[in-house]
Amino acid sequence: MLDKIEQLKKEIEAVAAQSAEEVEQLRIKYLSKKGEVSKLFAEFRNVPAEQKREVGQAINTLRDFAQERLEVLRSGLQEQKDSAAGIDFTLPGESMKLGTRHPLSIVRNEILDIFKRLGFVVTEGPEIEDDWHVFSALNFPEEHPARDMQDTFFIQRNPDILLRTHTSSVQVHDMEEMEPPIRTVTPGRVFRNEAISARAHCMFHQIEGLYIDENVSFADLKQTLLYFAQELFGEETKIRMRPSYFPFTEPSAEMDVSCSICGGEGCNVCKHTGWLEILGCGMVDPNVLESSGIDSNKYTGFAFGMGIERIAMLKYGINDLRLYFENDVRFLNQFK
Ligand SMILES: Cc1ccc(OCc2nc(C(=O)N[C@H]3CCS(=O)(=O)C3)cs2)cc1
Repeated sequence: MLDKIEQLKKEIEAVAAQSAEEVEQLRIKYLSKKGEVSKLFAEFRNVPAEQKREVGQAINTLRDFAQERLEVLRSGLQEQKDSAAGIDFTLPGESMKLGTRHPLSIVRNEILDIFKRLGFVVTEGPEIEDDWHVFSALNFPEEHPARDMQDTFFIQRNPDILLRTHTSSVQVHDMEEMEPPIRTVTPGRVFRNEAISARAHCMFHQIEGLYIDENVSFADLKQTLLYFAQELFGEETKIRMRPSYFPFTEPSAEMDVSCSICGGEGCNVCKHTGWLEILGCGMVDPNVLESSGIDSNKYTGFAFGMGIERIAMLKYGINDLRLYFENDVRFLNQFK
């Protein structure tokens, strides 16, 4: 019987097939219920006991060999079919196209990480707000021009519901809900109805920060912002504060950093001043603290605000705001 098994193995080794039908014929001949292998199993009962182990293993091996051989014939036919269809399997695979994070997201995350390292908590809030959180609680007088339709998108009037013009509104919620010490940084979209301005873009991105505690001083503000500027633009970066005015801070200042392009020598980016304005800041006006129920005799605080588009422009030399929202992959792909 072992000779018959060996002979069948040689026969199967030599079989070929030019079509799926021929493979099926071979399967029926060797592996079906009436096939050659089944016949061997039928004869197996006549094999002498002392040979049963060897013969049984030989039949199982022959069956596995026949199955593998038929599988090789099938896949060979598939490859012929594919190559006939022009598929070349030797080509390298399609590389996975990886996306890239938007430059505004990269800069936002970098700025938030710096303040998180200082113990600030990230807070967010609604883009549709009431005029209390956007204006009144922030010490804007009733007749302030920012409240006009020229600067603000109103959804309804009386009561005024509007699109927030800064993320300070979220920090008013934070002051209403949190007990000092308060250390929050708040990223988000803000909306300005500035059809008349050269910017002519109605939405941009901001990050604002707020620190309220006992004995917070302007020196704390300067030190915090110096650390932030050097972390973001490099350790050689210098800062300077210029007096300014905002309804919600007193004193107020605008902060410049030494130009990271020319190191302060003067170039066309910094308009040959050596300085670049990056944010506004100041000590929180006591009226603002009191409006949100914080005792201004016990607590003081500082705050700052910056536009992310501007910071990203300084970091990456992006000189056209439209690039941020046109989603041109030739632009976005550069931020791998
Ligand atoms: C409760 C509270 C109190 C005070 C606050 O002051 C946030 C501040 N923002 C600025 C500022 O100059 N912001 C602008 C920079 C460029 S921008 O994106 O157009 C907005 C100065 S102080 C915030 C919250």
